[in-house]
Amino acid sequence: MVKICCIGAGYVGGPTMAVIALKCPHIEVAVVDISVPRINAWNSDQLPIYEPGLEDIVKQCRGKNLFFSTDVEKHVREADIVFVSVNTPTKTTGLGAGKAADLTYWESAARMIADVSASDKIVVEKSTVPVKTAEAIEKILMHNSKGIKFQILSNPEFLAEGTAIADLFNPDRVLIGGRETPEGFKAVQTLKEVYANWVPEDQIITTNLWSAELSKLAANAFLAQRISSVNAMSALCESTGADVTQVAYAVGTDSRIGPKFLNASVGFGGSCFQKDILNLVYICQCNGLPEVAEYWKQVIKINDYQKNRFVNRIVSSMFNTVSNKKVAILGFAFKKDTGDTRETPAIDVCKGLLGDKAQISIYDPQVTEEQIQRDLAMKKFDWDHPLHLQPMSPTTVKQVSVKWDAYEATKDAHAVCVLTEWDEFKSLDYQKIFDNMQKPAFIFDGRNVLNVDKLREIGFIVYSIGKPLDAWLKDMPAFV
Ligand SMILES: NC(=O)c1ccc[n+]([C@@H]2O[C@H](COP(=O)([O-])OP(=O)(O)OC[C@H]3O[C@@H](n4cnc5c(N)ncnc54)[C@H](O)[C@@H]3O)[C@@H](O)[C@H]2O)c1
Ligand SMILES: O=c1ccn([C@@H]2O[C@H](COP(=O)(O)OP(=O)(O)O[C@H]3O[C@H](CO)[C@@H](O)[C@H](O)[C@H]3O)[C@@H](O)[C@H]2O)c(=O)[nH]1
Repeated sequence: MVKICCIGAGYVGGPTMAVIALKCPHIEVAVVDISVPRINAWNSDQLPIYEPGLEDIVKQCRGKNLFFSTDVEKHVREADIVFVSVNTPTKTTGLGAGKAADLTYWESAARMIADVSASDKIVVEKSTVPVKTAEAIEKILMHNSKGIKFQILSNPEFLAEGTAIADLFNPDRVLIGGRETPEGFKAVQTLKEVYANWVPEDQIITTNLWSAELSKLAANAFLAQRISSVNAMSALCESTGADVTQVAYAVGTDSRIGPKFLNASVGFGGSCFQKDILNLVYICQCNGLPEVAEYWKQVIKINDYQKNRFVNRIVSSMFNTVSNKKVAILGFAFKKDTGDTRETPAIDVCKGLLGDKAQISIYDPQVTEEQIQRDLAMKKFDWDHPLHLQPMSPTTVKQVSVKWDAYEATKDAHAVCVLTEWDEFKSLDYQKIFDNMQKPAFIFDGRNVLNVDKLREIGFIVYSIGKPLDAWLKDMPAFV
């Protein structure tokens, strides 16, 4: 029986391996991690991550051909194929701080693989890594290998959170990069055969190592660029009376452009886009390409601008101060159908409002109070380290309360901000919410999910990203 081991039982390692186990009953899959609580959770009824459809698959396969364990060395030693899906955070100190990928976890995984292996292995980069990482990994593995042969493959993951299982069942493509040698081709073929159990062969793309590594960074940069492009247009729409939804529709019907990923928003979040673009910018700088680096940096700058613009719009609309005013936040996750808050725009918006001394009341159907408090106290980029290595803050932000009900969160509030597009926010009783709020009652829709006309009929002053402005907002002082 072929044995697969995946190092890193996170948002990628967990779902990806669960789907491989489901689709390949003849393969034994072990997912290992240094985090004991995480592995305990994978072995319990309360999985460590929320992802539609995941629980069913784990229940079907766990204990049969899918195992979760902290015995990292044993499972690596026994495996034929070792996936590495560990954290690749942004460096916070030293050379490349604030941009470059910190490969500490990757390097320690590679050293451990070299130390414990007693047979030849295929080592698969599943984490998103800088282009040319495989070369460094090869050196570490070969240097310590005691004659054991390793083949490195790059097999970046393209799943999006909230739709991870659907994405893994039906990927647009699977990408495998390997060395262009007979051994490299053989390793690529071995991994291809795993995916071919459910992915049509013509959707399995094979390339050289560097193309596969770079394609992952490029794909995320292109996706994020679309959002920054439509968000840049949203600012112009507000100044001119155009409606960003109509503009995006008109633009997206051009078959060369396509309709997806053109929703204007308070900004993109998530663990990947910002990190991967910063990484790309750093690689361009290191390769003597400052113009290319600047080009991609602008995608992040517009994203930061969009989040700031949103906060400024709230404050300027409410008589230029939110000091001691209750502002309700509906949605804290970085997108709907996930409890993940990594780089969520809600963190920046809340911090901006707290900077202006607002009292904040938050409701999100999937995010706990503990998580929200941690996020608001944590330093930039600290979230991307294994849980037990993240600095714990003993303080909680006192001006922040977390509720388990949207009506409770919005009671007596001066303003409501929608920061995640959860479906349930569309069907709330906004008349009831209006009746229980301070007047004038404001709604700031950072996701364009609410029915603006209906809300205005009820009596709200409404701001919706990139939409023609309320007369009230037009008359408020300009902001930068
Ligand atoms: N989250 C996504 O949607 C997504 C999608 C595609 C690619 N990626 C990339 O995949 C990688 C993993 O992302 P994630 O979201 O799954 O991260 P994660 O933080 O959820 O999981 C990483 C896990 O690796 C474990 N780990 C770290 N070092 C280890 C070691 N030496 N030995 C054993 N376990 C170790 C951590 O404890 C953690 O549980 C990153 O490079 C990320 O950029 C993420
Ligand atoms: O039109 C859009 C689409 C998305 N977003 C926002 O963009 C962020 C990222 O969304 P999404 O890409 O759906 O989720 P991720 O899970 O971050 O997935 C991205 O990042 C992963 C990690 O690399 C990749 O594997 C995926 O292909 C890539 O879509 C979220 O805050 C969304 O709300 C918008 O604002 N407007």
